Amino acid sequence: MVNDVSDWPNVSIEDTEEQRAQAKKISDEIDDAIQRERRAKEEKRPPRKVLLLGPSQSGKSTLLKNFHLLFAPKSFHAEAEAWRAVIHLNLAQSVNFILDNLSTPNTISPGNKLFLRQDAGPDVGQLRIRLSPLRQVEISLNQCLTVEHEATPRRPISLYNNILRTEGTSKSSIRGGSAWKALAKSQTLHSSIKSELQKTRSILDACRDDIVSLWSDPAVREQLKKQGTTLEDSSVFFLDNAFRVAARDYIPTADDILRARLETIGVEEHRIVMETADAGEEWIFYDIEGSRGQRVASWVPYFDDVHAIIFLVSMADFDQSLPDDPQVNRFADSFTLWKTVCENKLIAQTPVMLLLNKADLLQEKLSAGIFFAQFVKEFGDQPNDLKSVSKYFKTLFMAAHDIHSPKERRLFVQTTCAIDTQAMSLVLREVKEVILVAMLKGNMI
Ligand SMILES: Nc1nc2c(ncn2[C@@H]2O[C@H](COP(=O)(O)OP(=O)(O)OP(=O)(O)O)[C@@H](O)[C@H]2O)c(=O)[nH]1
Ligand SMILES: [Mg+2]
Repeated sequence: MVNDVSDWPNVSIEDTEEQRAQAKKISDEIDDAIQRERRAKEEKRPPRKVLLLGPSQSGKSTLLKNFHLLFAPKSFHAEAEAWRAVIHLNLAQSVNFILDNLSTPNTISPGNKLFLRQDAGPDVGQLRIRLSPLRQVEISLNQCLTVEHEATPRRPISLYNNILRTEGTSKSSIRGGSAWKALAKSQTLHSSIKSELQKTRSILDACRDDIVSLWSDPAVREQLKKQGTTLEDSSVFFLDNAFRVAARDYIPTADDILRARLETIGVEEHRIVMETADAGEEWIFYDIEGSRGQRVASWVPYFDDVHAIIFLVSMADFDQSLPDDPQVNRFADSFTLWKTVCENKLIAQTPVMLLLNKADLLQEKLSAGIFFAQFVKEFGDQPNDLKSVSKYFKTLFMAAHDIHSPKERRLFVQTTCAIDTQAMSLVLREVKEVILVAMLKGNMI
């Protein structure tokens, strides 16, 4: 038995209290850390997931670009280098396409005039020779944008079916996760690709006066018109801006990027980390190919997992048929597709937003004297103006939604022009709010 305090272990009462205080401090710190971690976990909400649906060329990828520009401008502009390559490809292909369409069989030998002309405009035969390096530009850019760094064969890009509205031969394609994405993150670029891109820029710069001469030649326009060759809107835009776009020091503007056309192939997943509002939050967009054979079956796997669906329709396609089925009118096709989406049980509870897009092109067509009722008989004798036609779209699509949806669901509808960044910023802020409110109501966040 120990009676003498001197035999006790060398621990004073003060020391024990100090130790206790120390232990409590450590314990409190641990508790705080656990709390902080828990709060951080709660604050780090899961990403918002949005599915973009609609027929081909309705503007799905353009809407996504707008969202990117508005909420993550730094990372949007960081992709400018890759977009420059796409825009240059657009331009080179448009020029090559025009030259191909101006030529008549057996007139390919150098110096041959493409057609006889009475005025003193530029010699198209000479232009054709001077612009021949653009063939190589097209091939090189095609490779840079589609060939993965591993040796997987890729479908080549051809924007021809986008350039020529009346024909549909091959597809323009950039695949999700392909070289296009690597190009968008230019710091990962192989030096050979960098030098190839430099070369194409030099060639375009050397050709720019000739591109302008070709495109501004009234006889060339007349010839294309006579043949019924109609250029796509985005091709016309880049040809109109060729002097600026082909310049050596060209940097794409946001407007240029919105106009650049790349057909989506399959499903592309885009992750956008917000910079301007709700900084740090992540939004995931599934941008889905809208061409026919790739539809609902490939969309269904995403239905389960998304917080909202944005469906886009082009209001300006009413006078066109599908490239792969000339019997089917594009307006009718969009409507059928819309009904299929509405009636799907898997998304009965998912908020759906309908954007009636390309209001500007619709306006242009109606002003040019194209009658909506000629293609959509049910429109009857209503005024052939933007207000009446867009109201018709809205009423028809809303009614179909209400009839075909398995459960009652609120529908957000808006007419849009996806190349108008200012107007789109208002629409997208609203779209974002609608999605967040719907998620809150459904306890999805
Ligand atoms: N004038 C005009 N052009 C638009 C509008 N919206 C999109 N575009 C253009 O239309 C073309 C097609 O748009 P995309 O966004 O690529 O269409 P998409 O729905 O993604 O098409 P897929 O990828 O084939 O399914 C692009 O050149 C866009 O710049 C619009 O409101 N007005
Ligand atoms: Mg697309």
